[in-house]
Amino acid sequence: MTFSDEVKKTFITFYGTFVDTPEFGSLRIRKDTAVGVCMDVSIPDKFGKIQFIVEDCKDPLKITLQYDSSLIEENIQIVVHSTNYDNHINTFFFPGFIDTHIHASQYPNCGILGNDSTLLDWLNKYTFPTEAALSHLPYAEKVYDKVVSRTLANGTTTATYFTTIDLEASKIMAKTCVMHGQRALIGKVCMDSNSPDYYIETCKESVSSLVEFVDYIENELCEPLIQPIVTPRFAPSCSRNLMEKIGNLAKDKSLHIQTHLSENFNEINWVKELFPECESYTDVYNKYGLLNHRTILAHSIHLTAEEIDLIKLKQSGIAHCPISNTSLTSGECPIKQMYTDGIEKIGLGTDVSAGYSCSILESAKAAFSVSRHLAIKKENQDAKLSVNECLYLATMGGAKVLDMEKQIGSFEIGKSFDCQEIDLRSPTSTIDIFEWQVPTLSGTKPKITQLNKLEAFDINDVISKWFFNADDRNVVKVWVNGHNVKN
Ligand SMILES: Nc1nc2[nH]cnc2c(=O)[nH]1
Ligand SMILES: [Zn+2]
Repeated sequence: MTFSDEVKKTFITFYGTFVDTPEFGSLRIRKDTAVGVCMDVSIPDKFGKIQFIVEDCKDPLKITLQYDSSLIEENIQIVVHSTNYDNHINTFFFPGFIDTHIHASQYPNCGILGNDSTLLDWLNKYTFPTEAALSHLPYAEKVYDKVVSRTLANGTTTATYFTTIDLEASKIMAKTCVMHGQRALIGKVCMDSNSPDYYIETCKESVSSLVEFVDYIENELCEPLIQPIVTPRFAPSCSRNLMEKIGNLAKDKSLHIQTHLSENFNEINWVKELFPECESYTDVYNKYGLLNHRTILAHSIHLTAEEIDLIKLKQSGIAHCPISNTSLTSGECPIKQMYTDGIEKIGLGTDVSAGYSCSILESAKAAFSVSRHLAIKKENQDAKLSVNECLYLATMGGAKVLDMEKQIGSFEIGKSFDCQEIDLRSPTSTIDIFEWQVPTLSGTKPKITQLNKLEAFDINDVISKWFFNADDRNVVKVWVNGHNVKN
């Protein structure tokens, strides 16, 4: 374990400014707030979870002792923002990001795409060879260690990973997430059709290695932060038999399912040819038992109205991967329209390595940009996503997609403390923000009032500056389930 000595305390109270997005489009700011987290291993139901939230608090220790009179001071840790500049809001706690779609095994290709690549040729040329190479376990160890530490450094506290078809390498990925303390859903990839000879399984092999992987995570690893997820790569690489069998396994064991849907027009046409008995691409997953409220559908760009209705009916979630969709010229997913159509389970995915960045903040900026391009193209301002909506997708939206909205995604009593501390003026920060641009903790306006422009600055502007100008250098600390996993 690499956790700091904070875990020796049985209670931690975090104190400062808390920012989150509990509803689509809202931004909640709670200043001078104490958030108490139980870290007593003898109370597993409460461990790592938020026990109280007290706003306008002057003395976090006093509040903690009042909350539980059996606590003694030595067992309590008070964590205040690492830095506090002249009482200005430069530092705040924000919920950890949730990456609803990332291929850990493709991390070596991050930033390598090929100029002319589109989905199907990119898979054959770049992706399958890279994934196949990870059956060499020393490679797998290196790649998985790097991708988990890099996503954590970017504030991702929960990630939904694809690995490869290799069972042993997939186990390494699960162990790596435990070692780093990241919350993760990990999917050993299943594929028995239309794949290269060097990277394919039989249906029987695919099912048996999946069963073994699930058993390994549930009965050997036994880490509550790690869950297996059933992962048929996409309809073209799965036989009907395989989809039915692993769909049944997911149902019997109440497991999540992840796959790709409607990403690229050639792919969609191929699915039509391969599954003529199905009404649509989405209907393939429905017919073969893979579509339910725990299913995560990556991309879902070119859906028909009937497919949208089916996804709504089945309450499946969508992983929007805007960097990938732009890079592979797959298309512009109409997220705002989907919301209007009643799909509320939408989160963000980096889709490394079709996406070139493992940062969810970068994906959120790309979601913002893609929505603006749609607004231009459709001459419809309603297509635009706001900063707050993009931040929601990066946190609460992702939690809903994973069917984990009662556990993560915002700061609420009973939720796990999954959090990143943001510092706009961290030593390596590249954000230029001037002292008169930052409101004080007490809410006092900047002193120079003769310039109307400066009057306008408030905490929303600070958050906006963070959104557009920040990167991992502004993520100074990260916690998962109350554990400090990045210092
Ligand atoms: N973006 C993306 N789409 C896929 N469709 C099937 N496999 C993949 C993959 O690895 N990445
Ligand atoms: Zn993908």
